Amino acid sequence: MSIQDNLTINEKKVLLALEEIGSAAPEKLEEKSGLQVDAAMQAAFMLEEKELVSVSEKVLERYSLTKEGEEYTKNGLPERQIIDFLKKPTSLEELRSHFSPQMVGIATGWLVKKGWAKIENGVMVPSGNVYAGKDEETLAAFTDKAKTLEELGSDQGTIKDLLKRKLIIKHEEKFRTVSITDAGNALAVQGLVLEEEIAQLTPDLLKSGAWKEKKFRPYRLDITPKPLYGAKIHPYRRLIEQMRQIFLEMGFAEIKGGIIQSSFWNFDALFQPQDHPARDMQDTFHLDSTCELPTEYFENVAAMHEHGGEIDSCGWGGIWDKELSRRNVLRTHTTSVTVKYLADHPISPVKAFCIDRAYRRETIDPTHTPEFEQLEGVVMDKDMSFADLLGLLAEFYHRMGFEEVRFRPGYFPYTEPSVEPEVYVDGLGWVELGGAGVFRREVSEPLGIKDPVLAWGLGVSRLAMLKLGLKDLRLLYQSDIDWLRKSEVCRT
Ligand SMILES: N[C@@H](Cc1ccccc1)C(=O)O
Repeated sequence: MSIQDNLTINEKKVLLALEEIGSAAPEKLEEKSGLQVDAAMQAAFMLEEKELVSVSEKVLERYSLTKEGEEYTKNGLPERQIIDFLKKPTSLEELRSHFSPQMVGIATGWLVKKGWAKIENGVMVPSGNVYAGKDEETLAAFTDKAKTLEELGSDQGTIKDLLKRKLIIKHEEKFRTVSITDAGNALAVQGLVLEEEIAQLTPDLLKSGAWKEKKFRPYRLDITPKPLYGAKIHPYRRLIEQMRQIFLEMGFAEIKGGIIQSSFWNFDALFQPQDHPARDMQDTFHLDSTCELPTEYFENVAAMHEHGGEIDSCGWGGIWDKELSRRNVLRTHTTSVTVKYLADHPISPVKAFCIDRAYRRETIDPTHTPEFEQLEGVVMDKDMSFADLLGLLAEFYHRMGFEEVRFRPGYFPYTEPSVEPEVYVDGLGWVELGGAGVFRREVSEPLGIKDPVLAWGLGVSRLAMLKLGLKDLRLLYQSDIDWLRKSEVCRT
């Protein structure tokens, strides 16, 4: 295909106009090409891509007076008005009563800076050395029209001061010049055929048969079009939705709870001893606020911690501190939500899950963020067993696409037995994905729960990392536009 074939009729018109005059401003191009200025410039940019013309841009800076600037141009700058008045040393107080305190305030700094006067013990003393400043000359050079620095006969420093004093404002105007290149010229002198071309076939053209007489703009198959990125759901959201869907399909109810929890629900109700390291400042975001303890449970919980309550347990010993339990924290796990839900719904059966954010004082690195999501769940029913728990979790991971699942013994103060589920990922091996277990009697008894409770808290972001093939967890939270654009739209 020749270069000529590849030009639209507008591009040809612009090229022919420029062949004559070499280069032109947009208005001139409009006049010479017979096109509207927008169409002419659009064609010019397309010609620029083909290197047949070049478009240069110059920014012209002009200045005009502000209201305040106009006033001072007429009456003199505050420092000029005051120095003209100042025949002898005069107290600032007197000056303030003669002029406004505000004006004396503005003028003083400049009088001193310009060396026109000194302040001594609250008295302004004229130096006798007063000159017409460049700023005053510049202000005097203004008329109604905005002017350039050259037109004002000014300099950068003075303009900067006047801008800072808000006496003038800057206007920027862009000027474009379109110039024909050698290649453009060479093409134009060969002569260009101005023939109307059709870029789109319309039903009318088809029906009337007029298409037979028309010339069609050929397609360019050698140019890669710019990629188009459609809108889509954030990949992390999509995975969270998938996990939610799996639990809903398995007959679970979704529950929600507060981000702020009392230490009571976050730790004590879960039989975490009050000196447990997880409760340290380094691990938990403690808040200044406190809350009231639930009267129906806290005494039972206290007794359980101190001596094992009414069951065959010896508790943690020591004195359980009520005040410590009242302190609010940002929930360190969503187990605080499920345990409270169970306390409110102690009658079997219960199948509930919560997929939400938890907070821990972590140093941010590729595998840790202080905010992260957990997938928490509980099943309470008669005769529920540890085997049911393992089966249920394996089923969840299978549905998420992990074929191999195994459970390693784990430890949590609130479950016995406890496990850590792991999935097998090619290239990574076994990856740990959270914790699970059967609630201890020390947890269920004080809350009035009689039946066994299976519980788990799974790492959602870790799972998302595996599913999305990420090495850095932070990508999930950063909204990196490049990554978002390239991430797949559908399930992986
Ligand atoms: N809360 C635990 C997970 C867990 C939940 C429920 C039972 C056992 C373990 C964690 O955040 O790691």
